[in-house]
Amino acid sequence: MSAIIDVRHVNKAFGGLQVINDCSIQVEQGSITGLIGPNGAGKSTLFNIIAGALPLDSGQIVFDGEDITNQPANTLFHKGLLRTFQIAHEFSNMTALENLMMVPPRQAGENLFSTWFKPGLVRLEEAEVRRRALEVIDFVGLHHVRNELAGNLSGGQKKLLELGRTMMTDAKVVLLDEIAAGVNRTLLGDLVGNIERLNREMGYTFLVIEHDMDMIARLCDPVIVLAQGSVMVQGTIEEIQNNPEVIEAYFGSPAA
Ligand SMILES: Nc1ncnc2c1ncn2[C@@H]1O[C@H](COP(=O)(O)OP(=O)(O)OP(=O)(O)O)[C@@H](O)[C@H]1O
Repeated sequence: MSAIIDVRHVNKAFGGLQVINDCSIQVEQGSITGLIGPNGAGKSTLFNIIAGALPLDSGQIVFDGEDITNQPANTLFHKGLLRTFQIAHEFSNMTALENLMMVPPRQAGENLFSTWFKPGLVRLEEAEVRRRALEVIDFVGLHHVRNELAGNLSGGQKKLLELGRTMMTDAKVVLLDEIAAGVNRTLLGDLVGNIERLNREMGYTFLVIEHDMDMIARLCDPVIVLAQGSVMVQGTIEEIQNNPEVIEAYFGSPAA
């Protein structure tokens, strides 16, 4: 396996606070890599930097062999690197199915061109987008609520819809930020199953920030522990759970 995301010696400070500190991580192609760490360790900040939502101070981010340092989220989206976002307020008055159909295709420019010059082709593409959206909504188990307004879905169903939105684009890497938060156990099982299937059957790579350790244990290998903005340790979940340094970082006292 080779690294599809290579974070090299990244630094980021907010005012006087060094939040990311000479941090280097590799996400192997085809892996579901977990990113955990105590509150304030810098996980979300690192995600925002990788996803193009926050500039770094120094260091480099390489995606699929290309230097993407400080490229905006929109550019990264077209390259196949994206993160799940909460359904935006303005989309909550659209149905679940329409939310999927709204996800822009990765080749937006071409479609704009064809809108002007090839109306027949556009109709064909719309039908194709709808067919794909119906496939995706089946896949994430939301067929029965496809015509409900997104704003009326449960918290867990919204998470499934967010995952579905990433599937409309043929992503290479998806960054999942605390997707288990507020999701009941049954839906969480669906979510985990879907992430595994996307990984196994469609070749998605995932980088997952998660506080839910059950979810990390079920999904992730390897697991990277971040503390004070740099990597404390990386390994399998068993290695992590038995590591005295990790136990101290989480609970404040060394293992007995
Ligand atoms: N925009 C910002 N301006 C100033 N400080 C910030 C900003 N964003 C984050 N921080 C600080 O950076 C540190 C790391 O925050 P971050 O959210 O990345 O941690 P985290 O590991 O994701 O934490 P949690 O698990 O609690 O979500 C915190 O001390 C936080 O207060």
